[in-house]
Amino acid sequence: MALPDAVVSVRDLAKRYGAFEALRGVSFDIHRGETFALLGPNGAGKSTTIEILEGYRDRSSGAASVLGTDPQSGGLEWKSRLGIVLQSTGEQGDVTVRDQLAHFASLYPNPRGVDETIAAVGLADKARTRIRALSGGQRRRVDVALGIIGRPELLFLDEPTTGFDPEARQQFWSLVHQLKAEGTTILLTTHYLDEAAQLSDRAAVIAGGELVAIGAIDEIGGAEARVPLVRWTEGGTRHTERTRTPAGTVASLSARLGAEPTDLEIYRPSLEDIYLDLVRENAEAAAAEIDADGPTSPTTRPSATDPITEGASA
Ligand SMILES: Nc1ncnc2c1ncn2[C@@H]1O[C@H](COP(=O)(O)OP(=O)(O)OP(=O)(O)O)[C@@H](O)[C@H]1O
Repeated sequence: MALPDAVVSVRDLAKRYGAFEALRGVSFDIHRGETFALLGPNGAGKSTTIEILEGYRDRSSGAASVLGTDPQSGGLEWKSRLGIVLQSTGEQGDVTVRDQLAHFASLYPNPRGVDETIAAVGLADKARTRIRALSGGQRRRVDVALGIIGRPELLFLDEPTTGFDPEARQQFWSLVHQLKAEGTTILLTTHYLDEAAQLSDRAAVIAGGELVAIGAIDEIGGAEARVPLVRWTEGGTRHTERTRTPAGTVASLSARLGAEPTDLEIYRPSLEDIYLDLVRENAEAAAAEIDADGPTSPTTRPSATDPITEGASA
């Protein structure tokens, strides 16, 4: 059942391209005002999921509700409440940044100010430059500006900072914090796990078309995955101990050695470590399933590294 404050609600979502199952029964909710990250390896099904939610793709089965509407039947009024930054930029235009934004602003009932939006994405000094004369990262900023110009209630950001230099990413993160403070609900996909950790309240990990984990950004994967590691070198060998009491471990290690442990390190697994473990476990489970079914099985489950037959129709 969908939660009452869910801006996005997805149940048992499936998408087939011919015989290939790109999504295999995905369910999640996104609450009003939260930033939700959809994480997963290339080909996991993230863009397919968000394109279904944006109304660009039809699902094969399952249920989806976005701002209270089935995205397959969302009209113009519904679309005007969404902001969309697609994965690849379509912006190669011969018009200036300002003209393009002014044009898009005119399509929305309550747009953000054009100059304010240009400044928010750090393009104030390029406002009168033609879009085709911008660098790749600058064009990506135009995409972000076009996504937020309509003051969306729900903003889809599909790998928004690809091609950004580190300073532009930091600026973008501030912008996302500001949008969030204004109450915008955000669905983010990114391959930068530090970005997901910085920006998101909750995350879901999707792999092989299935949801493999979901939870608060600092809890996803479970408490066990976050247990610190103490590492040191002894007798030429690197040792690693997982412990909830790293200070105690270091104290007894020092006492036993009677000296400072060599190359001592206390390490807390990062979101990236936890994510990589989740994806690896899923790929191993998928491989075991294929082994058990035998090589002639008609299974359509992809692994993160399987080559996929393209071009099948929906
Ligand atoms: N039109 C299509 N026809 C056939 N297969 C498709 C089509 N679109 C996507 N797929 C396949 O569906 C799977 C999921 O693709 P999707 O683009 O959703 O992945 P993703 O998680 O967004 O990946 P990335 O991180 O690379 O953007 C992939 O294996 C992809 O090849």
